[in-house]
Amino acid sequence: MTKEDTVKRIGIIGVGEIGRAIVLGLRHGGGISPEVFLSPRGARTAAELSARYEGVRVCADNQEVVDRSELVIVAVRRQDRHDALAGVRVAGDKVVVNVMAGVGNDDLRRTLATDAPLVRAIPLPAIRERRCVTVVHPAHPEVNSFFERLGGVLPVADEAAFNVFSALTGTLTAHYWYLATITSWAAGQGIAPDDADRYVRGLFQGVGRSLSDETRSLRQLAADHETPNGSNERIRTTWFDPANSEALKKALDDLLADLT
Ligand SMILES: NC(=O)C1=CN([C@@H]2O[C@H](COP(=O)(O)OP(=O)(O)OC[C@H]3O[C@@H](n4cnc5c(N)ncnc54)[C@H](OP(=O)(O)O)[C@@H]3O)[C@@H](O)[C@H]2O)C=CC1
Repeated sequence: MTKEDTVKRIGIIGVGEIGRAIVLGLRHGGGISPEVFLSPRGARTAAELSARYEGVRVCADNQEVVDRSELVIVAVRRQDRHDALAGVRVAGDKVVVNVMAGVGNDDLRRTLATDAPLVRAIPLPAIRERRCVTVVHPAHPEVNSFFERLGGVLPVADEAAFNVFSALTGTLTAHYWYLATITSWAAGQGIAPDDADRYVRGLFQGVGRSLSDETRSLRQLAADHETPNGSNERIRTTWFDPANSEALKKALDDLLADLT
């Protein structure tokens, strides 16, 4: 990273879940951090962040956020983008980071009518602890180094590839739901719900830790946890059978088609 690639003033339009996570990530661990300019909405989170951190300010309107920043992150919901951005002028020397799922850069350029570089990005909530690898497109030196310091950056070649990663992020809550389902199954067998909950969390925290071992492929990790003809193999092959795998891939295909 060169000194020139380090932005000193960041703007965030839309201070909700992900906007907040980005600010926490920027301030995580102390050290030198850019100034942050927040949109007046969501007011409660913006007020909380500006009270908590030096150098984080709430602006009067979205135009002021853009005017004060070198790099502007658009983090409103897709359906709010026109309200948030119509009439906002973005000079060509700014960089705009678009984190809205399902909103392509062509769409955003029509709304903003600007020549400024537009970069799509998929930050995840773990960015608040700088533990998120953020997919971006197209690669841009300032945006790359911004996300690099927040846990890592993965630039991809085109929007088609970007959308595949975006579809992958749509599988997260199904994973939690899977855990909730097996927990309630155990409770249905007469186990105290708190005990079932505690046990399932412990079981899958171990899975989370083993994922950080990148020397073993995902299939290898599965094989290493499985005894031939044992219980894990049984559930994998009877429940996660080819029809179930196909149903999952079909759901992802459909999601990808909608994102494209
Ligand atoms: N949550 C996540 O993990 C991720 C979300 N994203 C994307 O980020 C975007 C935001 O998601 P998320 O943070 O979950 O949503 P939230 O609803 O938590 O936050 C959206 C924020 O946008 C604000 N907002 C609405 N209208 C305007 C406006 N006109 N001007 C400025 N701000 C406005 C809302 O303010 P108010 O409270 O006042 O209504 C709210 O604070 C989405 O497009 C989503 O696809 C991307 C990656 C991950």
